[in-house]
Amino acid sequence: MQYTITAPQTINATIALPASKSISNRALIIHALSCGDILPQNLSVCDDTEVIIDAMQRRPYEIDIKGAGTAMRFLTAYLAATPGEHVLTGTDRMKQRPIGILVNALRYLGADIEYLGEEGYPPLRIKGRTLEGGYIEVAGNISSQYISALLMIAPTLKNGLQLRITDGAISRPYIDLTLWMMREYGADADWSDADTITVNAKPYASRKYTIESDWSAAAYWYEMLALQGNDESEVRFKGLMDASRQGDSIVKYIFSLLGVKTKYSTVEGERFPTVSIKSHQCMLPRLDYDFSSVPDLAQPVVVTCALRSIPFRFTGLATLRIKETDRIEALKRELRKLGYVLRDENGDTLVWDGTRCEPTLDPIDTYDDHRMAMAFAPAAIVFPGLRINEPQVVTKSYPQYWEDMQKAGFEVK
Ligand SMILES: O=C(O)C1=C[C@@H](OP(=O)(O)O)[C@@H](O)[C@H](O)C1
Ligand SMILES: C=C(OP(=O)(O)O)C(=O)O
Repeated sequence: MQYTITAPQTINATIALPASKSISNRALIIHALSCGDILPQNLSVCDDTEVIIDAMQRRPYEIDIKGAGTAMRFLTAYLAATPGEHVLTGTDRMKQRPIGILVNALRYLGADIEYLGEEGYPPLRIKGRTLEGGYIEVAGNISSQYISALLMIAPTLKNGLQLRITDGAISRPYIDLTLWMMREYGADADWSDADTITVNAKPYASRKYTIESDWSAAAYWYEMLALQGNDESEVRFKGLMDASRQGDSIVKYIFSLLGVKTKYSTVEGERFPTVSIKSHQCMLPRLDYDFSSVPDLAQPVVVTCALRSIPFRFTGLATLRIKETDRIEALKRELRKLGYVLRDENGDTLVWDGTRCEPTLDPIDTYDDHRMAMAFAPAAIVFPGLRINEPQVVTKSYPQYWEDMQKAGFEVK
């Protein structure tokens, strides 16, 4: 499948963003551990959440989580600490995404987990049993999802958990999001020093929980306004919070440097404010930024900067190589089609110094990566008639993305 995209002169729309998949997936795991009967409300309908809902409802022997990293990591810990035997598997790409750090940590706590393919990678056979808990050290430089997975089961362990993070903690706001949600469900869990988290053995309390919209999904709308730069354009969102616990809510600061301002207006009696974003003329002449806390924002910011001719040096990108695809290679390859020559350094840095080449305008490949499709679609503002291959990949986190673009006046066919 391929879409051809043409942008409107002005964008003026109210967008119902999808619910956050990170919050949905945590809520589902914690809800299951709390043995509650009130399912979290406003769950995301994206692929990555549906695989967890399906696994929890049907409990098949073989659970296929497809391409969902959070589902793979969160369910590994959940199944290891819950009675029953399961095989946990996913897409071919998932079988290349490492899980050894989490499996080693769980085995250290007494879990029975076996690799069915390559050592250190899915698929896994997991025989659930009661785990003791205690003190554990876990490397935090590959994926924060291992730590979130261990933390979420921690209140149910006999001795709770004291978890020390070694080698630095990337994606740290996701760890804080996990701790915050655990506390929302009654857990006693917090940082006890700069790199140690203590979780006491105290059962979760069942409660009603409503999922906030997804700040990561808002990033593509910021990108559209930054690329368009038209003062008349405005996008409004509902369901986002100002003081959100989602690390990606920092998108509003990053894009304030790239010509998009954010305004909140509270409506009496409504739980969430309306968030409005508008273009303004003020842009930085160049941007240096460390993405190690917010890796999912890298693609929309990289595409925006290149297309607005803002040279950049972005660090903290090492983990982009082990996500849905090698995002560093994918960004370099696809931006070259549009005439921008990026280089990577030290495995974790992406640099654009303004070097250009002749654009081929070949269709953009998406590499089974929702964020490649969503980050390149706004490029149609600069390159009318841009073609995107396999656009259906957006269902991983934002199934309504193309319909929302149409609603905002883009022609998508
Ligand atoms: O915990 C989460 O919900 C997530 C953590 C991040 O992964 P890493 O910790 O692997 O960087 C992020 O990229 C992913 O989209 C969602
Ligand atoms: C990296 C992502 O997801 P996951 O690791 O959960 O597959 C993402 O959504 O960008």
